[in-house]
Amino acid sequence: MQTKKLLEVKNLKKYFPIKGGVIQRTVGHVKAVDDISFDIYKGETLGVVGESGSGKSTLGRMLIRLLDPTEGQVYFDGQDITNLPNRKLRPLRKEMQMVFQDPYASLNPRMSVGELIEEPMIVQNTLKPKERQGQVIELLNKVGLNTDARLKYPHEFSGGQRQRIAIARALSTKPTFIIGDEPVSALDVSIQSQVLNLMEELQDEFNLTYLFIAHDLSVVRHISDRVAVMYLGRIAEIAQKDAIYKEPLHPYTQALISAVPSTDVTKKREKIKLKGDLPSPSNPPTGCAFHTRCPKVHERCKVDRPELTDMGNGNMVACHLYTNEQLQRIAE
Ligand SMILES: Nc1ncnc2c1ncn2[C@@H]1O[C@H](COP(=O)(O)OP(=O)(O)OP(=O)(O)O)[C@@H](O)[C@H]1O
Repeated sequence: MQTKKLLEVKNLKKYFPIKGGVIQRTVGHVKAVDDISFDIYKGETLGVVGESGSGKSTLGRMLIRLLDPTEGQVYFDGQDITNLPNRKLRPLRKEMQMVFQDPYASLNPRMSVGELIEEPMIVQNTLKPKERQGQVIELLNKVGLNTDARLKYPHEFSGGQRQRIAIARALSTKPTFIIGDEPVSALDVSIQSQVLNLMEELQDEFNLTYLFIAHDLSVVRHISDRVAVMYLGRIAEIAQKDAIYKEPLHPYTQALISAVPSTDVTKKREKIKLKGDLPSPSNPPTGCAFHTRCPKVHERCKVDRPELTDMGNGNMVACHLYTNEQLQRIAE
C-alpha cells in the first residue's frame, strides 16, 4: 500500500435543517456528520461502519461532492474541491464513482446493460462510438459477465450480476476512487464474497482506492486495510484492521466486535449488549455522544467531548479512557 494521501478530510460537517410550523421555519438541525477529519491513502480500502443513521452515506456523498458540506474541507489529490464550481468539478467527476446498495434502483430499467455502461463515457465525450463499444465489452468481461449481456436489461439479471453491472458502469470513466455504499448488503451471503473478491481483483488491476461503507464489521473485515467506526456523525475510532478486530479500544467498537461471530472456536467472545437505542442526531447527548450507552462511562464523559487522539501508531480513538492525561497517568 502506498502512503500518499488521495483524500484529506478536515472538520467536515453536514447539518440538515429541520423545518417546522406553518411557515416552515428552521427549528433545529440533524447533525448527520459532525466535525470529522481523516485521510484516505492511495490504493487502500477504508471501511466505514456504524449503525443506521450514524452518517456514513452522508459522509460518502460529501467526499465526492454529491452533497455540499455545511462546513469543513475535502481535498482530492491535493486540490481543495469543497467549493469548486461545477465547471471545474466536471473533469474530476470521472475520477470518483459510487456503487450503491440496491443495483436495481441505481440502474435505469429502460436502458440496456450496454447503454448503462456506455452512458458515462458518452457524458465524458473522449472516445469514439466504436471505441466505447470495445470498452463496454472489455468491462463486461472484467466483471465476469458475457459479451451478450450488453443487449439485455437489468431485470434479466440476479442481484449479484446487477451489482457486477453497476461496478462495470462505475469503472467506465476509469476512476481512481470508488465509494461502495453497502454494495453487498442486499446480496445473499454466498454472493457477497464473490462480489467482494471481484472488487479486490479490480482494485489491484486498476489501482483503485476504496471507501467501503457497511453496517456490519464482518463484511468489511476481509476487504479493508483500515476501518473507521462512526457513531452519531463522529468517528469513534479509526485504525488498522488488525487493531480494530484484535484490540478494539473504544467501548463502542468493543461492543460491535463482540457481536461479530468468532472464527476461532477456542475463543468464545462475550457479547456486549448496549443499553438503549441510538440517540437522535438532532439532539445528540452532551459530552461524548456515546456516554448514554457506554458500559465504561465516567462523569467527565457526560460534559466533555473527547477528541480523536493518535495512539502513537496512527491508530486513533475518541474516548476519555485514552486521552492524553489518562495515557500520561498510566505511563507514570
Ligand atoms: N437529505 C436529508 N435531509 C434530512 N436529514 C437527512 C438527509 N439525509 C440524511 N439525513 C439524516 O442524517 C442522518 C444520517 O443519515 P445517513 O443516511 O448518512 O446515515 P447512514 O449511517 O448511512 O445510515 P443507513 O445505514 O441507514 O444508510 C440520519 O438521521 C438521516 O435521517
